[in-house]
Amino acid sequence: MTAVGFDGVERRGLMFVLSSPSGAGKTTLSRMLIERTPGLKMSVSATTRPMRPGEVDGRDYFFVAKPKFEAMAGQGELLEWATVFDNRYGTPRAPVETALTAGQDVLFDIDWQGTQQLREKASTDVVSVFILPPSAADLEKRLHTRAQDSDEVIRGRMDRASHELSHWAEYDYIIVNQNVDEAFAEVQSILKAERLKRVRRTGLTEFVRGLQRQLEK
Ligand SMILES: Nc1ncnc2c1ncn2[C@@H]1O[C@H](COP(=O)(O)OP(=O)(O)OP(=O)(O)O)[C@@H](O)[C@H]1O
Ligand SMILES: Nc1nc2c(ncn2[C@@H]2O[C@H](COP(=O)(O)O)[C@@H](O)[C@H]2O)c(=O)[nH]1
Repeated sequence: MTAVGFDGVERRGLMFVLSSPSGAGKTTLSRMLIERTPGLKMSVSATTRPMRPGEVDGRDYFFVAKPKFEAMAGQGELLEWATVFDNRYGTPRAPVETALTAGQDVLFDIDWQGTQQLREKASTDVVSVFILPPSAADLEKRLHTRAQDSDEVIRGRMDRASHELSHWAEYDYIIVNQNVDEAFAEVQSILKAERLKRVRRTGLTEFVRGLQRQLEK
């Protein structure tokens, strides 16, 4: 799990997690982060939920039937998994381990249950961000504007939102996504700062020793 920072100092790769009630903006912010952040790879989850219009298998999710999902979970192929809105969602283990080994950080768009499981497995390498909507009315409007779920599904997600919100205090950082560009700048600055954290920068001792050798010549 060693990455090299842009300053050439080795560091441990990190698992950057975004969670929120459905519709608060995780997918939007994740896409912006992936497009604009070198060294960051998206974890593509497996799910049993039906594909939405415009979604692509293998890009947005791996869409699988329930028996296949159960087999993946049973064979230890998932790093974490949970039931969300009556569907199963889980993180395939191999691509995450490959990315971290190759020195990349990994971005997760997962719920609080999955975040708890990742924390149990690798707490020091997990950085978690909870995204809040500015208001309940905004949340509902966003779900309708996205226009990808039926009214019944949207009602179900609004009904679950308060319970999802109740996990906010388990997260390292909290962002209110009012203006998407501002929220993006905030998420980006969290990632930048976390990449510089001393505890992750395993190459610092050697780097500083090298500086000292130069100074003492
Ligand atoms: N700051 C914002 N202002 C207005 N609309 C926004 C903002 N952020 C995101 N949206 C819009 O809200 C809708 C929901 O956003 P998004 O799909 O990113 O939410 P999500 O948290 O990933 O939801 P889910 O958990 O259901 O996948 C989208 O149509 C998106 O374009
Ligand atoms: N624990 C996990 N939660 C996941 C995963 N992939 C997505 N999710 C969460 O599910 C809901 C609903 O997503 P949607 O795409 O159907 O709107 C949302 O909160 C996601 O964060 C996962 O692999 N594990």
